[in-house]
Amino acid sequence: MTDAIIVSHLKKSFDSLVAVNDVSFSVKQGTCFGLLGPNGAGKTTTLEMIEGLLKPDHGEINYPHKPDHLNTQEFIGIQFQNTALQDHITVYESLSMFADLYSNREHMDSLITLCALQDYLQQNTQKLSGGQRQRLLLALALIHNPQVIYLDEPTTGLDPQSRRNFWELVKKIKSQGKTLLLTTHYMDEAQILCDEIAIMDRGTIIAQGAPTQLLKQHFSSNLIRLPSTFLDKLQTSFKDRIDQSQDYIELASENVELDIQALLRLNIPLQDLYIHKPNLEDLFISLTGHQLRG
Ligand SMILES: Nc1ncnc2c1ncn2[C@@H]1O[C@H](COP(=O)(O)OP(=O)(O)OP(=O)(O)O)[C@@H](O)[C@H]1O
Repeated sequence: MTDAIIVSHLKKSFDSLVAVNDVSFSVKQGTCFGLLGPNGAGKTTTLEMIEGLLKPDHGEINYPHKPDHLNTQEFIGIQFQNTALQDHITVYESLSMFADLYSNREHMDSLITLCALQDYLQQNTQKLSGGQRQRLLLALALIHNPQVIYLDEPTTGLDPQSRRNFWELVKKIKSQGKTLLLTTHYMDEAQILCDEIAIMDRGTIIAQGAPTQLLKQHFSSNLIRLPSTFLDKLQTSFKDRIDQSQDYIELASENVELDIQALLRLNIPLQDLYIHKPNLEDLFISLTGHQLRG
């Protein structure tokens, strides 16, 4: 697989605030890459520089497969975090208007089906639900058949079912061989959709790779979660394996059976105990010492 997007040494400051500090990564063709991080990490600033909407102080973006006859804006499609849709027009009129901008109505029918908009074509765009609106915005981003698509926090504010529907849509677009780059602060979204991720915190990338590979690299054990009221009891036997950066305790466990027996010997009740495999959220906390959402 060859690179579809190459981002090199991006930097951006706003007065004294360094929002993005030397960010580099590349995205393989036909894959989905996720930029993850908490609010203010620098995801949107990075994305806006890549999209050509914000001038970097330093660094560059290259598209090795962009044909010479296309300019960058014709080669990429962008779904913004907040797009203002024109008042008093229908979904169909909105799609037609965007298609006419590119003198290209060729993809409208297939996009309507892909984005499941067929039942809402005559609906006023202001009356769409959150999920329907996001699907319309994605269809508008795809109207000129771009090969690289940028999605800025596409499922923020959606209900769980709409988020899942949107994920299915993203998977279908990827299966067409297109390259996607999305920002999100939902770790489950990244784990499900992304072939590779970069976790950002305070303007820099603190970890990068395939989600499963990153988890393997950083965790060799399961985690046993317990209420923090048991901290004193756990200190003696498990001192080196407990983490209390939350309002609960996480115990790293290589052998869950043995650890449960030890907890029972300490008279710790099991009903409040939760055993789980570490996920990207745990990785973020272990890398930064703070939670993803404040
Ligand atoms: N135009 C601007 N002027 C001044 N500061 C800005 C500007 N845009 C972003 N920032 C600051 O830069 C930092 C990074 O912001 P950015 O929006 O890139 O973060 P983010 O990771 O996308 O966060 P969110 O998840 O909330 O969108 C923040 O501290 C933000 O306040």
